Amino acid sequence: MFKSVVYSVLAAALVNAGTIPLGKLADVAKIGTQEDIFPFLGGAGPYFSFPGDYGISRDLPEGCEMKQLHMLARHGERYPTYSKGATITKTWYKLSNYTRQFNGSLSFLNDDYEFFIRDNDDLEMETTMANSNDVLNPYTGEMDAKRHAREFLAQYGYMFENQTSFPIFAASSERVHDTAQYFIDGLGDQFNISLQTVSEAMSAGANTLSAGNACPGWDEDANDDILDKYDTTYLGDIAKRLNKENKGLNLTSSDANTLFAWCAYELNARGYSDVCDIFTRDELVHYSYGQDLTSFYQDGPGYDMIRSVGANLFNATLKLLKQSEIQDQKVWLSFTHDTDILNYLTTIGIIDDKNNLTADYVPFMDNTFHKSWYVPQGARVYTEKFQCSNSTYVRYAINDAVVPIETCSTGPGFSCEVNDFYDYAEKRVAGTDFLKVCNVSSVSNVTELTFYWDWHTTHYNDTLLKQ
Ligand SMILES: Cc1ncc(C[n+]2csc(CCOP(=O)(O)OP(=O)(O)O)c2C)c(N)n1
Repeated sequence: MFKSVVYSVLAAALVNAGTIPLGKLADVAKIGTQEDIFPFLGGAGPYFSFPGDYGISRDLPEGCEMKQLHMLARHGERYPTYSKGATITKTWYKLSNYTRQFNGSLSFLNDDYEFFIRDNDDLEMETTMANSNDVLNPYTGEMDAKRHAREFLAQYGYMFENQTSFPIFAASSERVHDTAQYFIDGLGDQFNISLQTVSEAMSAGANTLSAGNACPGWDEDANDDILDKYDTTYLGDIAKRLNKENKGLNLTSSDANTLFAWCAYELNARGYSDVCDIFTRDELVHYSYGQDLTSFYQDGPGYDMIRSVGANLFNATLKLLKQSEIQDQKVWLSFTHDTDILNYLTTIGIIDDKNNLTADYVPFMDNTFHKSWYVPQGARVYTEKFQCSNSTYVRYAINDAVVPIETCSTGPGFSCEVNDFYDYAEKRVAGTDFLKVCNVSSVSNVTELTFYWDWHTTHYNDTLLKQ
């Protein structure tokens, strides 16, 4: 008796510490079987490499020397935000209050299903080994960042031969900071890294990795006249199908929409999701394009102010590139949010801005913008500046693929000759005005991004935010 009490106290202590996952065994047969669904989830699901890889080698072209390297990465796989978590929980209550046996694709709910949000403290946070629903979940934000760090070393480790002390910059969202810390852990203890947590509060103004947060001028609804036209009949069809299979269940179109997010975040937290199997392929394509459309008109080329928002960070990276000869530091690593990366890519011009996406139908020939390809959880954008003989070049790699600048790619490895690149960049930022367009002065008097240059003296250590 005494022994069993001791054991249960011990077990409770270990569970609280989050170290020993007690409970159901891992579902080995299911984990890893749903990766083909990741690209349809609007970037909310686990990381995958850019599917539009043109076949260009990631290797440094023959005879060239890397002069400077930047990385801008998204945090890793996470639980839903507070607001999305509340929405998913509402749909879960509807299902969990259903008193009959489930039929059809909801039958899995008959089998002892455990809702994947077990603790509201997990909301907004990375998924980790400790907080996963399944002991073998391979898609945690923690593991993604550590694996990324190892791959990063395999690819660019030579850049650290003469530089073992350096900073890594993270926006002050807790999940972003935690991802940077997992990445640092993954790099290993041969480095002396100082993690600089740069405020993403509105008051940070221009000195931020998350310009979107310092942009009161940004209006989520600015292009709703276009977005409202997108046909969402498929959501009603899903709800009808599930209600027909399960008499008395009253799912709405909005519940159907929520199920896609449930699928994505459950994959991050458990490693598989039976909810993902509710949808037909057509429905996944409809949903996925809806995500592309929204993102294009809220944070991409479809919203005219975005070029200005992305210019805040793009201008800073241009300044670093131009200083490569005088900067001792060769590698600049930063972590932020998906929207900030999309804003940055929009200013660079790496997302097609010649064709505005249509809301009238799902386009195939005219759509190269797939949100999930650019910003899955754990997304990573590299800027490489390298010298070959007497010339220097710049190119971008997104999620393991070289993605050339459409009008400037005649250099080795489809890179852009550096002076051509600076001319190109000047045109991209011409007419942009982050401070004015965003009305930054209404929330902050900080008008310049300085953290890459003054981190030695300022030491950024901002309060972490769950946002
Ligand atoms: C230009 C711009 N300003 C403000 C916003 C408002 N906004 C919505 S989400 C978000 C931060 C990103 O949050 P989330 O979608 O949860 O991305 P994640 O942290 O998962 O990368 C911001 C700043 C925006 N999307 N775009």
